[in-house]
Order: sequence, then structure tokens, then C-alpha cells
Amino acid sequence: MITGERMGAVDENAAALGVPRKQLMESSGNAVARAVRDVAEPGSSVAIVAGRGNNGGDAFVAARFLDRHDVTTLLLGRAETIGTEIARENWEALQRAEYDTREITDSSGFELPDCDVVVDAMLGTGISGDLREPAATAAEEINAADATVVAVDVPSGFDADGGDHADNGVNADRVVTFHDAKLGLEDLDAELTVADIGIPAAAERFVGPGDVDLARPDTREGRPNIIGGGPYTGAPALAAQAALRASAELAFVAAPDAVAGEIQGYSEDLIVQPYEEDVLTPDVADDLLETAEEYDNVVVIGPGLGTADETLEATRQFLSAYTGRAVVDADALEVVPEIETDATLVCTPNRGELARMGGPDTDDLASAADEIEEFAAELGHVVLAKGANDVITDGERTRISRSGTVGMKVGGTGDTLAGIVAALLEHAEPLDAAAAGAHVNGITGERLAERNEHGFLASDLLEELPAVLWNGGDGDV
Ligand SMILES: NC(=O)C1=CN([C@@H]2O[C@H](COP(=O)(O)OP(=O)(O)OC[C@H]3O[C@@H](n4cnc5c(N)ncnc54)[C@H](O)[C@@H]3O)[C@@H](O)[C@H]2O)[C@H](O)CC1
Ligand SMILES: [K+]
Repeated sequence: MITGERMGAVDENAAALGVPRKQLMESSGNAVARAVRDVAEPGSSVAIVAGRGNNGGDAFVAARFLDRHDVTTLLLGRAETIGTEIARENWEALQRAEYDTREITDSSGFELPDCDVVVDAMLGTGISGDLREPAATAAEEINAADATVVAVDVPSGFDADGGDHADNGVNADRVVTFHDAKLGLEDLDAELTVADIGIPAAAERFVGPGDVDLARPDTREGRPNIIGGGPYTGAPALAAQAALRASAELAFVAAPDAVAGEIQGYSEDLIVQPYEEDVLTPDVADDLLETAEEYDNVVVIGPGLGTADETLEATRQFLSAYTGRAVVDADALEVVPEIETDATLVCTPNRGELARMGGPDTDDLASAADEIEEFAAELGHVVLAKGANDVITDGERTRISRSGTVGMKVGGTGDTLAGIVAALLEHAEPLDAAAAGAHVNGITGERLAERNEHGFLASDLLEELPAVLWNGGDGDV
């Protein structure tokens, strides 16, 4: 089961792996033609009703695989308004090859020819809102026609992110969807075919640029609060600055007043809020909990907190009572297996912390991915286990991030990671935020290593990471 927007991420990952969308479109179109041949003898008449996006593009490909049928392709719009390169190229191929095609430039001009089969290729996962004209009129005529309706990917009007279908949508007899069933398709009264279109499993297993695009906000938003500092002051400062570089609007740091000035000294961009204790105490935790619940922002707890008994007790108390979203890192991690909480946690252990939490004790996290998935299922939270390859899992789905480089072993890269995940967690699903965060942190390190393989610092990541986040972490370092 997959949503339309996640399908877009998988497509993008496939392209980054070397399987471009045009190749996928060729396979999609072929799968549609197979379904048409299933329901219509050679010589039958087929009317393709195509939109101006890749859904239409799939059907332009299908037309080429139906040479033994009598095919007419109707484009809803003028050819020059076709929205994507690969759809346009496939339309132009039909023109040069003198296929029977028509451009419908206004909805009153739409007349569905008498036919045995209609291919509904108006709208796929790119739909937004209920069917607009001319698709709405076309859908009405398709629904009224005495023909078998084969829908491309989803029946036009179906929302592949929400799983519901527009009232004025197409009622298909058969749906040929690609790669994975779209959420809600099975509830429709149509025969469903899930066609493989050559997307490698790696496009879902390994984190790629599509995941970064999925988790990235459109504009700056979110105000994460880093609860850190005590014995150490660099960690919370790195995490907070990374959050700002990874799209947060503001970054707060709650720290003991003895070190607050030092943390503020690292960067005027941080809003450091001192509390009058030497370490994080249960009383302070209560105040921070009140603030966190009131502002509903993401919390990062752990960077530089230290392991004083009082601090661990305060962390246990905070996380048990907290009901929001938090990234739990470093010294705070050890309390997570001990508590029950309604909070949504993303835990970011390195291999030692993972073992101490009760997870597998291994250097090669990727080969222990299944055990880490089981551990996350028991823990009830997302685990981002950091290693040469990061394993990111919510106990059901598991992703591997292969990004990173040996230079990332320098101290502080876990703090920047925590900050990036926090910024993305403000609006993305926890697993998506964790996967994208791991990937962006790693690709950023790869870019630094290009210039300076072993000598870069965690603080060097800060300036480099926005370019990685905003160009989709494309890995083309
Ligand atoms: N891996 C895969 O699954 C692949 C899927 N493919 C096909 O690509 C479409 C998605 O294509 P996209 O270009 O993103 O969008 P659509 O073609 O679905 O629609 C965009 C098109 O429709 C117009 N539009 C949007 N909303 C409405 C509306 N409410 N009413 C009318 N018109 C609307 C918009 O203006 C655009 O012109 C996917 O479904 C698959 O079929 C690829 O082939 C590759 C692999
Ligand atoms: K469709």
C-alpha cells in the first residue's frame, strides 16, 4: 500500500539509481495495453482519453502497444500544454507515427467516440481537488458509455493520498496501477491489477533524493527546543544551529544558566533560555514540559545533558509525561526503554547506545536491520541507528541510508543530525523525517569530504547542509 506522494519519492529514487521516469512510463504504458488486450479482441475499438500529465503519458505509450486494435487518442487540451517532457515526447511520437489523435481544446467539443474500451488516462496521482473541466464532462461521458473502462494508475478523480474518490470521478471496470496498490484502491468496485514497472526494490529500501523532497518543507517553519547542555555545551549549540539550517524558523536551547552564556556565545542565531540549576532537574523538567505542551514544537532532548542521576530522572519524568514529538539523542536515550509514553519519539542511537538500549550489539547495522526493526517495534518508537550505513525503522518499515563518509566520525555529527531531524519532524512523518535527516547529514559530509576527506568538523556541516536539503539530497556530490 502506498500513497501518491510517496510514489513520487520512489520514482525520484529510481531515477537517482539510474532508472529514469521515461523508462517507467514505457513499462506503465505496456501494462495498460496488456489490460486492454485482456478485455478486447484485436480489431476492437479503443478510445484513449488523456490528460496533460504523466497519466496521459502512460496512455500515449499504451497506444503504441495496441496496433492490432482501432485506437483513437483524445488529448484534453492543446498539445503545447502537455505538462511534462516525457509525456510530450510520447505524444510527439504518436504524431510522427500518424496515430489517430485529437486535441480537445474546449469541453463542449468533447465527444466520446463509440468504442468497446475506454482508457481513462486523464488524471493519476497528480490530481488536486475534485475533477475540473474538461475532465469532469469527459468523466460523465465515460461513465455513461457502453464500454469497458480501463483506468490508468487510478480512476480519474481518485485521491491517491487520501484514498477517497471524487463524486464526479470515473467509475472504472478495471484499474491498472503501478508498482504498489495506492491507498484505498482496493475499496473501489473495480478489478485491480498492480503492475511492476521496473522500479528496483532499492528505490524504497535505500533512502534517496525522493525522501528528502518528501520530508522537506516548502518554507521555513517550526521552532524546535533543544533541551541540552550541562557538562557539555557544543552539542546543544550544534543541534540548534543544524535545526535552523534545516528549515526551522527559530531554535531554542534550554540549558543550565551556568553554561547558557557559553552556548549563546557560539551563535547569535540561537535563543538560549537559561534555567537556574547546574543540571537538568525534575523541577526544571516540569517547567519545560509545560512550555513544550503549550507551544507544541518539536523537542530535542539529550545533546550534552550528561548522565547525572538527577538529569536521568528529569529526562525520564519529561519523556513519560510528554505527548508531543521529540528527538531523543545521546545521554537521554537510556531512559526510553524504561518508560511508557504517548510521545512520538525518534531515537538516534549510535551503535554503542543502541546496544545499551537493548538493541543488537553489532558494528554492521545494515546487516542487523531486521533485528533493529524488531527492537523498534518493541520500543514503540522510530529508531535511527547511526553507523557506516544508518538503519531507520518504525518497527514496520525499514530504510537504509548509505550516505556518509569516514570523516563523519568526527564528534558532533550526531548533534547536527538530531537538529536536522528535529527541523523536519516539525511537519513530516517521523520515519520520513528520520530517513531524510540521516540522508541529508550524510550527503553533506560527502560534499565536505570532496574538499577535505578527513579534516572537516561537525560545525562545517552547518553551512553546507542547506544546499543538500534544498536540492533534494541528490547525492551527486
Ligand atoms: N512510478 C509510477 O507510479 C509512475 C507513474 N507515472 C504516471 O504519472 C502519473 C502522475 O503524473 P502527474 O504528471 O504527476 O499528474 P497527473 O497526470 O496525474 O495529473 C496532472 C494533470 O492533471 C491536471 N489536474 C490536476 N488536478 C486536476 C483536477 N482536479 N481536475 C482537472 N485537471 C487536474 C494538472 O493540471 C495536470 O495537467 C501517475 O498517476 C502515473 O499514471 C509515470 O508514468 C511514471 C511512473
Ligand atoms: K486515470
